[in-house]
Amino acid sequence: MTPNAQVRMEIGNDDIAVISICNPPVNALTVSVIAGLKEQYQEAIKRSDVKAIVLTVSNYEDSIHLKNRYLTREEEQFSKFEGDGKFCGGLDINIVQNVQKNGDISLLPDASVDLVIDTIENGKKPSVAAIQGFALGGGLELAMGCSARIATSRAELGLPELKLGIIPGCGGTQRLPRLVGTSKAVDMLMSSKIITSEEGKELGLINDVVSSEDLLTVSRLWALDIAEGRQARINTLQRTDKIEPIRESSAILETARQKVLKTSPSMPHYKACLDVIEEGIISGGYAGVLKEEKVLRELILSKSARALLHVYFAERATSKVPGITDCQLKHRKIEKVAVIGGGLMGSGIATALIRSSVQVILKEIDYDCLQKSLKSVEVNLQSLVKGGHLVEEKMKKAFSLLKGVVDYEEFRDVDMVIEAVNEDTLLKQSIFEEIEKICPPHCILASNTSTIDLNVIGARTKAQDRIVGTHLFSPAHVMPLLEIVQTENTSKQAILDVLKFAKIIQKVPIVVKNCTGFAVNRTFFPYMQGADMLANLGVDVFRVDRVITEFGMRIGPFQLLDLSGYNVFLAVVKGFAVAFPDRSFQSPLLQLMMENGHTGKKDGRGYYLYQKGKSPEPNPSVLKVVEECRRLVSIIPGGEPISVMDQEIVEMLFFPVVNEGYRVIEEGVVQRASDLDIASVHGMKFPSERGGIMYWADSIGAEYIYKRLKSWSEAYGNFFKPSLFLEERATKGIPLGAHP
Ligand SMILES: C[C@H](O)CC(=O)SCCNC(=O)CCNC(=O)[C@H](O)C(C)(C)COP(=O)(O)OP(=O)(O)OC[C@H]1O[C@@H](n2cnc3c(N)ncnc32)[C@H](O)[C@@H]1OP(=O)(O)O
Repeated sequence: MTPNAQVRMEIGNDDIAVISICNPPVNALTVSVIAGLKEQYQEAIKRSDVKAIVLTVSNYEDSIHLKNRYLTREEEQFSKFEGDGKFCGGLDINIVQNVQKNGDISLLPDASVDLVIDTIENGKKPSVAAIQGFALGGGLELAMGCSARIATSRAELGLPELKLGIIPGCGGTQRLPRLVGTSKAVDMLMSSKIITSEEGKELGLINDVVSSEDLLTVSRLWALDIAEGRQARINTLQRTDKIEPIRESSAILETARQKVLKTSPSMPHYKACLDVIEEGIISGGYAGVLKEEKVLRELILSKSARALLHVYFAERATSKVPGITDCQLKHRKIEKVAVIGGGLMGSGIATALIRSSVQVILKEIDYDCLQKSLKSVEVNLQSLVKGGHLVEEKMKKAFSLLKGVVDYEEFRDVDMVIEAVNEDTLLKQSIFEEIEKICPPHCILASNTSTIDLNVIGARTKAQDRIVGTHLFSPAHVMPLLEIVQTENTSKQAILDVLKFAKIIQKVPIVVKNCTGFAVNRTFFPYMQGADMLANLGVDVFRVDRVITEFGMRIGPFQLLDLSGYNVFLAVVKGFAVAFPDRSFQSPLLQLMMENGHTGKKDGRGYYLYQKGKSPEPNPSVLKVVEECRRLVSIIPGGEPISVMDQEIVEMLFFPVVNEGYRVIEEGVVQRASDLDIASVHGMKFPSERGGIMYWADSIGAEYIYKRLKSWSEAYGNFFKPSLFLEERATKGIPLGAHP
């Protein structure tokens, strides 16, 4: 496409040039779009019949992408009134990937000074951005270069660059503080928060919020008013009125710096972004822009930016499943869902669904249990509001979509059932037998089991093709991962429907094959067993947790045990010992913990002591229990606690995970190594700046991992024994991420 085909200009009788970007699906700023914008702007500035410019997008409602999109009822409503145009999703992320692949920073186009400052902001004619859909990253930066911004009421705005390991590169670090103040800008940038245009108007980012029908008219009038002097032409980069005084701004930035140094020590771009903002506050907007550009160019090639970009692309790949999404099937809508069981998981699932505008029937066994479950959902919603993830008004609307029941009558017209009762095989079998009779024939029958074979759960039904695993992670309304489990009988249609459904409920899906523990628990179970092994080899449990959190995990394995409950873990140990007897490690540690009155967070005493309002403290009496366990298990070679460096602790916990991960790939449980990266980042909170478990393993290399596992297996047993697949890769020098 020539630049002009992607960026068009129309001049109206009002002497306003409307320049529109047309680069579906998200109007990303490619090199040719940037060139096209510059070309059309120069033309508009040159022409005598143009007084001002409106920057917008073409409305391509008929684009194939949008036609194929699965819209929620709310979105359909929205698209009817608002049109489907999307202002701009930012710089084309493929450019960033290319820069990293080739190590060539010159591939990054200069849009900051050349286009945004010299052409849009300081150009001879004023421009107004007419925003619909979203303006993100470079898209919002273009808009902030305009003299004013008019947006439709449902438009979304944000600078999410930090999520990608970089900082904004078209003046975002300078103009956002000048429009909304340092404090709000820091908050938006550090959290990559997306805000609505209404919020944007309150903050000063948006000048006016209008309906979709009025967007162009109002923007044209606004542009004309500026051109004819009825409205001031504002150069945002030169503004200082919204920024807090230097001292106050510096204090805000210093507080944020201390926070990110604590929470994201291995992500240099957070601190770099704050430094760039400060440069602009001290030395002026233009100096800030120059520093921003320089810092961005350095950061793009950093280790964490490469890893975070890998996570971005790996996440996008999870919803493209060969054999499912490429075989011309059309997804069906899932609008009404029944959830069976309102315990911790069931209430979390119901919360996740209603907050995404899905109608939910929540079934419990009696009214007492039902009341408790409904209360849990309410509390979950309130916690989302408190955390700023949901607005109060939406909470009420979400709650109105929930109906509690104690029988199956309402199941007659549901599109999907998600069973979330205890991990009791017989109970699940009888539930599936019953729902098959009452639910409509298209209804998907899903189980949230994390361990039980789906074929066994559905053994008493004839609906094997509609049975699917929908394994969410606790708390289900917060954790972003959805493991979709496919048996050999599950239809492609059912998987496709659940994949689309995942998008609606804002979960990241990974499609996996049926096996013990599926992909996520199976791969990560050796991590917990490795911790048990280390404790029994004489390594201090609190040191293990400290080293693992320093590596970047939110909490260590022993604290995780306290949170998830010992009984859950013990049940999983049993299942694994049966399924993988060759490499399962078992010790009586948890049993001894419980016998000594340490039962985890729920009772306030586990490996840690829990008191309301206080951080968990290591529980010193645990040490005696661990000592007793070591005596009983007696696996320490020579009887003396082993001596390990911190790095070795990390390796002894994560290399067995990598080892199992490759078995999972080899057996076809997942299709790609990158699916396990996403599973680790979103399911286990593996540090995203390390790119996920398999990406991290590849950065270390198969040979080293193999050698370490081999030597530990010789010293401490089969738990560490490297798989044949790993051995082959190590011997042949094949990267771990390469397709088997
Ligand atoms: C210099 C600057 O400061 C630097 C930057 O601007 S960096 C870029 C910052 N922008 C972002 O991070 C936005 C990332 N994208 C998103 O959040 C979402 O895609 C979105 C909100 C824009 C659109 O969401 P939605 O309508 O649900 O569409 P979605 O399915 O996600 O995207 C459609 C397609 O557009 C692609 N796309 C989205 N944003 C893109 C971008 N900035 N560049 C290239 N492609 C992009 C997606 O990869 C997807 O392609 P695929 O179908 O082949 O996977």
